Amino acid sequence: MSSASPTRLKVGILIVSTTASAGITEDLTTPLLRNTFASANESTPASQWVVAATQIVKDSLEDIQSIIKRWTDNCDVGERMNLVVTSGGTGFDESDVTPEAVSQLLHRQAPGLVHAMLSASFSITPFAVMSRPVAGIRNSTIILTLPGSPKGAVENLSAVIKLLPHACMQAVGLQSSRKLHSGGLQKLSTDAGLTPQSPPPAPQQQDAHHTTLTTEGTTKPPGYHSCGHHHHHTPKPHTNPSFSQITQPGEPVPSRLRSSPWPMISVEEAHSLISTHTPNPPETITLPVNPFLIGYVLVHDITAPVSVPAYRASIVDGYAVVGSDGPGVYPVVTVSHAAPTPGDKLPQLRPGQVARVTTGAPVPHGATAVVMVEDTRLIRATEDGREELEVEILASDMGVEENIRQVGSDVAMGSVILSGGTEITAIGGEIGILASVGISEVLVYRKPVVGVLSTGDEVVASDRVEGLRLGEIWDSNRPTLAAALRGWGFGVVDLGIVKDIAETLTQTLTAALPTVDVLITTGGVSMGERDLLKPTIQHTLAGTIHFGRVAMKPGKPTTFATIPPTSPTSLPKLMFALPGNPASALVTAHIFVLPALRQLSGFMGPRRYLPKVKVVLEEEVRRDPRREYVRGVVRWSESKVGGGGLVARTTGGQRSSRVGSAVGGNALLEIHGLGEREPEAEGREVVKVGERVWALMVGMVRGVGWDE
Ligand SMILES: Nc1nc2c(c(=O)[nH]1)N[C@H]1C(S)=C(S)[C@@H](COP(=O)(O)OP(=O)(O)OC[C@H]3O[C@@H](n4cnc5c(N)ncnc54)[C@H](O)[C@@H]3O)O[C@H]1N2
Ligand code: MOO
Ligand SMILES: [Mg+2]
Repeated sequence: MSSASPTRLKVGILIVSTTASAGITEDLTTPLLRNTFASANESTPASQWVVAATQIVKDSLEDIQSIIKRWTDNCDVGERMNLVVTSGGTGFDESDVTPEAVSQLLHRQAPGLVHAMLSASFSITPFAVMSRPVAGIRNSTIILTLPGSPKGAVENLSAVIKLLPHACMQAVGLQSSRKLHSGGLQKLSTDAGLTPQSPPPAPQQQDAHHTTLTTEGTTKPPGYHSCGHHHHHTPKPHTNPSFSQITQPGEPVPSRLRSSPWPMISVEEAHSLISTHTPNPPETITLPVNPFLIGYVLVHDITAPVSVPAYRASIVDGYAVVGSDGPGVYPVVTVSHAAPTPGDKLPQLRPGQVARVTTGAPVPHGATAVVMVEDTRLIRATEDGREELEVEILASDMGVEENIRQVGSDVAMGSVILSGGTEITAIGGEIGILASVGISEVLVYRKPVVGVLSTGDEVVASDRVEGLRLGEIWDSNRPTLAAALRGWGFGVVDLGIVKDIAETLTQTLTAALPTVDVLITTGGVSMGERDLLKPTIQHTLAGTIHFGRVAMKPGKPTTFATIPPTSPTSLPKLMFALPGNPASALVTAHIFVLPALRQLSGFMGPRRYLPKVKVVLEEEVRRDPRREYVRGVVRWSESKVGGGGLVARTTGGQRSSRVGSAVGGNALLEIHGLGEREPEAEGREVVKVGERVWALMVGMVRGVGWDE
């Protein structure tokens, strides 16, 4: 990279002072701040501050905001400031409104800068607590509020000025934090916002159409800005110049982004964005009670329309008796089978008589107990030997209603047998109870239909007759995901494979979206010049990307977006653009897609997620900086490690290209990353044998003897 020309960083200085703006007092702060920037330039030759604009305004929220917007929202990225510092209006006086004015404009907060400024000035004067600084980023500009006193302003700025060049570069997407921490400034000659030696051509800037950055819960790349054109409600392809300039297909590769513009969020934040942007179950349908009902969720409580049993039924095969008769020989006067009773009339039993009954048969009127056949003896039969005439009851002390199921004792008529929100499982219990009360159809939430699309010029369907050429690979993601979806009980639309050509991708996605509720793609979401998914979602499909990077391994570039509805009556479509690496695609499908699909199907709360259990590691695992979902095998162990309980080992090599890491696994072992600041992970590079970790179960636990 060339080191000939330094990076120029443009600064706007905004003095907030009603008296200075009216010319009543002199502004002494601007010259001091200029000096501070000038002396900083001496120690950082690679980056040079240029005070490009100065202004004095009165303590007015509107005035402050209008200047800052002018300096941060310019459509021409080259015209924007990299840094805006304000001075004044940060105190406790009623007229002090600078923090409020600035806060409202920030797209992202930078509390670290605030902390640094406050602690620096607090070490000089306790009055530092009387300042209310704020700091953050609007579009790609960093904004700091300095105190009004010239001395305080300089002290505050000096506390952070060394870090600001890096921060400014990151804010325009030109320097990763990794590079920053490993030290060393990067010199850039072409850029997306740093003043320009020769800015790259920015096609489509003229007619660029932007959404404002007010959508809550939406993370936008730092390069995003609003230019005052407001987004109309009809979705229309829009471009985001500072981003598209670099990532639009056809753009010269040298002007590519060299650090991802997508904030790296945590798995938990990703889950929360997914749940926020996933609509509630869109529709309900009435379905028959049969095995195809498995996996559906009931909309309402179901009450029993009848009692089970509907009549007093015998629990055993034997003889219905009048309990007060006691042991002795009795005539067998009638028979009751578990069968429809002719004329729907129960026989009547009198004292001194018994009736032969079978298990489940209606018990005659007058009987108060049933004696098991084992507790009787035959005394006399008919001459042909085909019928009993008399039996001896041997049992004494028959309890009242012994061996008789009372009406409604299994299911009471009118009681709730299944509550709304219950999943019909493959265990059979739910189907069974519905059937037991004669319910043959129920209202459930419709399940989403999911489309699966592989992307990539190299990707070839495995049924192609012709073998692979150099650079080609068989498509494993599409069959893998289709299998997982089928296993979870969702209908899959196979959308095939699409090449890394922007127009083809757009056409395929546009045609596919109306046919599905959720669209899953794999590949094309990282930093490669043919990684087209993110720009296509944003620019062409007018979608909103809610996140584009997650601090996890595998699955870092996982992308989640919603595509606006095409008609007023339809819902937004969910789109998961999963990474192309096979293990990444499969793991992120389990971690992110499954909960969304379950939410759409009516599952609530934690039941949307994979079940989580604690297991004892049988194998040492090395910690990554990112949270890792290690494919593993969880099984019951009698005594080996941990003294009996669930233990886990890995499936072997965990590289995200290795599709085999999912073979034979039944769990994702959640290993906290070194960067997560979890107390148990902090500074501990290895998770040792015998330590307990969470396992997210994706399959059945291996039972005793399975592995022997
Ligand atoms: N400069 C950087 N490069 C990469 C980064 C990064 O942060 N900076 N992230 C890496 C990570 S992590 C992942 S994961 C991958 C994600 O890549 P993409 O989602 O862009 O996917 P592709 O580039 O299209 O493919 C990646 C890999 O997967 C293979 N692949 C793609 N589709 C399929 C399929 N249907 N079946 C089987 N295998 C597939 C493809 O051939 C590639 O080998 O990016 C890293 N790069
Ligand atoms: O996130 Mo990637 O999936 O580590 O390989
Ligand atoms: Mg890629």
